[in-house]
This record gives sequence, structure tokens and C-alpha cells, in this order.
Amino acid sequence: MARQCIKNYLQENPNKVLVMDGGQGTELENRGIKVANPVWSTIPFISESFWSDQSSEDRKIVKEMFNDFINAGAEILMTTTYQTSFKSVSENTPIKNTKHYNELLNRIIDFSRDCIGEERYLIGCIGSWGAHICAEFHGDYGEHPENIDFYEYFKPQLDNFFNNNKLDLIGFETVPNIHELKAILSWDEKILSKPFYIGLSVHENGLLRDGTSMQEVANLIKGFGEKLNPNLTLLGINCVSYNHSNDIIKSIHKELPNLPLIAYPNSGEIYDTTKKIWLPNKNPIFTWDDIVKGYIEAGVRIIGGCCRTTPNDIKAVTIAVKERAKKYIDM
Ligand code: MET
Ligand SMILES: [Zn+2]
Repeated sequence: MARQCIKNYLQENPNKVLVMDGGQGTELENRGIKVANPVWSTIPFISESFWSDQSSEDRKIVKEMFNDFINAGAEILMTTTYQTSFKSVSENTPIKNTKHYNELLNRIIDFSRDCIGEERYLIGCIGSWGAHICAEFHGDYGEHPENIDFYEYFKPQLDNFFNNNKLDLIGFETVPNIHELKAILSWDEKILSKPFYIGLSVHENGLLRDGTSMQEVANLIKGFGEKLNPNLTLLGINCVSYNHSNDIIKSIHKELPNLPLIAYPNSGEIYDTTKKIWLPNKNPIFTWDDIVKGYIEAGVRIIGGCCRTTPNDIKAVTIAVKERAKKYIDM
């Protein structure tokens, strides 16, 4: 059965909350893929044996990851293309021209679609501009972020993703800088020609990583008025602190009460950039049930997990979402 356009689906089913998958990059790492390189979780797809050898170990690992997220309840899953911009790929792999780049993206999308089946939604994941220089968690884009040609950077991936019918939704992830947000919002329906969302990278203190308040973010969006691209389907947060994510979501909902939201926080563990290890979340004051409850009350329509969240986390999200749905029906 053909999938309904996700924007229409969300509008026609106002009480439905979709469960998303978890942090693929870190999950592939957990399963033995060495992702520590500039193209990160794209790495398994770069090797020719992934495509030529049906029994390749990496192929099995990626497939099993998708499978485990689906078994945990995920209804909408992502391509593992966070670090797959043309710039990152062409500077760090043998793929140097747009023809080969498009072949790579098409292969990844075909493979991901095969893994998740026809009935589930597939998100084409695009890491922020800052991702290619590891700036997505501080948002410092240099002295003149207003002069960065964001469109030139994103164009090859946008041209591919927005024209590929196997993708239902495009996700701009971990956007930490207001100039980048402004640029994405300025692209019209000809460029961003199908449903998309923007996942903001927000600090524990509630500000965008570059220091912009959520009120300023909202004013920027409201300022577009009628000119806002109608394909902007959801706004939200990803890879933000698990413990603080409810407050952040509430602050966005307060400013933009009519915009559907998406939220997928990280596991709450802290990455020690010096030692390059994840430190435990010493203070897990909330359960997924608390988190999901708060999200749904604040207009969140898609809930999943980002870095270091596993199929077990997604299982907990699924249970919490189902519990909420039951309560809603009982009311
Ligand atoms: C640094 S946030 C990364 C998000 C990405 N979707 C992943 O987990 O693979
Ligand atoms: Zn993440």
C-alpha cells in the first residue's frame, strides 16, 4: 500500500504520535563498525564490498540495526547519512564527482528502503553545516556566519534527496546556528520540494548552541509569515540533553503553539571530547515515560532517540506512546 504523504498523515490523525528510531551512528559503533572517521556512519557504504558481497558483515550489521529498531516499535526511520554531504564525501573518500556521489546516495536510500519495507516512513537525514567541522555542539561558525554559502554546501544532497520518492521526509539535523536556520528557511518550494523538518541543537540552558533564544528562533519563523515554505512539516530538537529536553520542547511550544514538533534527545550520557569516551548519565531523573508524556503535552508528533539511544530506549518510547494513546481513548 502506498504511504500517505506524511504531512497529510499528521494533519488527518491529530492524536497519532509516530515512534522514530534511535541513534544509528552510535548504534553501528556498538555493533562493531568503526565509525571514527570524517564520514562517520556513512563509512560502511563506502566500501565496494558492501554492495558486491551480499554476505558482507557490515551489510548484516546495518540490516540488523534497522530490524531491531523496527522490532522495538519504530514506525519512521532514518538513512544513516548524517555526514554524507558532498563536501565530506568528496574530501574524505574515493568518491569525487557528483555522478558517483548520486550513485552512492541512491544506493544507500534503496538499501535503507529495502531494510524497512514499504509501509514505514523513511527520513533522509542531513547533518548541519557545522557537522562537517564538528561545530554542531557549540554553534560557532566563525567570524562571519552570515557570509557562509549554506546553499552551495547542501545543494548536491538536497538535489538528490528532494527528488527521491523513496524518502518521505527530509531531516536537517543538529542545527546549532541562527544563520544556518535562516538560510534553510529562506529556501522555497522549488528547492525544498517535499516535507522536511529542522532539528535544532539546543544547549542545556535552553539556548540554541550559538546563544540565540527560542523566542528569537520563533520570531524568525513568524517573520516569514505567508512566505514560510509549506513543506516545513515539523520543528524540533535532536541530540539535546535527555534531562533538559522537556523544558526545551515546552519553551518552543510556548512560542510556536501551532507548529508540530519532533524530538529525539540523546541518551543523557556525556561525551568527553578529550578522552573520547561516553560518561554515564549520573542523574537520570526522568524515565522515558515522563519524557514522552511531557513531549506529547507540548505538541510533539514524532519521538525517537539520538546518539547512544538503542533499541531498548525505543522500546520504552513505544510503550510510553501506547500508554498515552490508551489514556487518550479512555478519556
Ligand atoms: C550527532 S547527531 C547524529 C544523528 C544521526 N541521525 C545518527 O544518529 O546517526
Ligand atoms: Zn545525536
